[in-house]
Amino acid sequence: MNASEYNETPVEASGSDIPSPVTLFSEICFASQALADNIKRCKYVKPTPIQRYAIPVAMAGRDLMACAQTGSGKTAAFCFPIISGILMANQKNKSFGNPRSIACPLALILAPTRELSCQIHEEAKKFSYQTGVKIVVAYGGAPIFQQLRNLENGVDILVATPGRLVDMIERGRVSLKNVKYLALDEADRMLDMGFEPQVRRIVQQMEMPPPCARQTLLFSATFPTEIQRLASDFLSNHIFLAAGKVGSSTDLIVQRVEFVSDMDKRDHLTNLLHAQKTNGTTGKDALILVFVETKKGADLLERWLCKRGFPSTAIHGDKVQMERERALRSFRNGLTPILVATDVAARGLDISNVAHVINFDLPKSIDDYVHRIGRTGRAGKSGLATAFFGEKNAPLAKDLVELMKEANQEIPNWLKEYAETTCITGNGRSKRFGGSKFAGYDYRSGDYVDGGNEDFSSQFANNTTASSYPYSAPDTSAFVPCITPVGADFSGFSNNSFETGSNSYGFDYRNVVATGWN
Ligand SMILES: Nc1ncnc2c1ncn2[C@@H]1O[C@H](COP(=O)(O)OP(=O)(O)OP(=O)(O)O)[C@@H](O)[C@H]1O
Repeated sequence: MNASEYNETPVEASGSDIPSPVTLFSEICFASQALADNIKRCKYVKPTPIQRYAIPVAMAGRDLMACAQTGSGKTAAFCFPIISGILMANQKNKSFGNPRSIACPLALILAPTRELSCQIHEEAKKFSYQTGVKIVVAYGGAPIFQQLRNLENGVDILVATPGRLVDMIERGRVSLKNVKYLALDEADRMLDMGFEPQVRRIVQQMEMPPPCARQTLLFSATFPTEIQRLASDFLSNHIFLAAGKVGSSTDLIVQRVEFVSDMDKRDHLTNLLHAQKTNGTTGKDALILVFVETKKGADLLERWLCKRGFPSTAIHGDKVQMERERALRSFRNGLTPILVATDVAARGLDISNVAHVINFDLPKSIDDYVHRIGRTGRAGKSGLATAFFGEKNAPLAKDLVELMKEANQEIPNWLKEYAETTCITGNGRSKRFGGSKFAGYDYRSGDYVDGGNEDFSSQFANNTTASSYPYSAPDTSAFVPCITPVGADFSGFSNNSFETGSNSYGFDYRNVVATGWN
């Protein structure tokens, strides 16, 4: 991780009695030296801003709602305190060894997709290496029997997707009665219309101890106000943290928006890919993730690309789990350096060397856009995101312009015009997040009108405390050296001016590489 990229990120904390942040991992009293050694083994030298604040808060036993940009280390921010807490209480679970026994995990981590659950499981295993803490993953689409067998060997931390967990509870194979730690990764997704009923059932109707008898940790890069309100049902006197602006994208990602009609999208995509290919910059070091709207669209585009000599694979919800895993594996190892995906790959996935995210079809919501482009520009590295914008994306224009402004991106004039002339205002980003001048927004600070010029700290004046790192406006030119070492040239970007109605930026896509990253 390029830690210096994150040092200036402002962190706002609100709530009562906020524990002090740390600057080094060595300041944190982890329950076991093994955990501290594992952090070193993972080459985590310094905590990221969200980790500096969130780890002390969670270690103090407080409930937490935390919002931090994609790729900023949220997984470790909830895993370290959970592992440490389990070790501290020395509450190793006694239920294993008996094949018919009910597994009673001490911690439950819920995530929205199978792939993300597996990734969290892998990370948590690294963090708990040689600590004795047992971690099991349970997700749908794979045979349940193997997962049940894994539970029989004992479980301290269960990482699960909601559907499979409910199935296991209903079969009488898992009980939540001993849960002391509940973490929801991608918490806003877990509480939106798709997942909320299932999550509510798990948390409120399936023996889970009530909020005051467990610790609840909610994390995401986006946190709409209405979802924050819903989430408060699960929390008790929580602390709210926002590293950077709630729902913002990192300025490590260079964002490009091109006007492309539906008819021209495929040709435009192949032009981009040809440009990268002629420079020899596709492959393991320059993975390209292409987002489309539909599962059928993903299959069709994958086939079309393969026929044109671009080794591609696709991932979406209609593929069986084995196919999904195979697709991800072949993308990760560069065998097929282009992955065509639906939103199933939009959240949480941490694949190094994704150099370029292309929104072939833009999503309807700006939050989905934030998560999608967040598959690049992770852990302090730079990345590129290109979006194909057409007439039908007009409702997104206002939110897109606002987001790009926040991330100090160059915005084409034609897009600004769309934003000004389109009546439909997308998700109403300004209202949801309190305007672009605010660093964070805890819904408990009350409703207010769009007040983009107000001082952020006044939002917390009554019953909350605010603390922050000094914020200096990010310098977008700073990213160039970190992505350029092997022949990459982004210089065309900053010198380029956009013309109204133009669909061409003269941007040199031949040089998009992920080399220079660790
Ligand atoms: N303190 C640290 N030092 C170095 N690397 C770190 C540190 N914390 C996390 N990382 C690495 O940063 C990458 C991104 O972390 P993680 O996947 O937790 O991000 P995230 O904030 O959860 O992103 P998303 O919002 O997309 O889910 C991972 O590869 C992780 O190993």
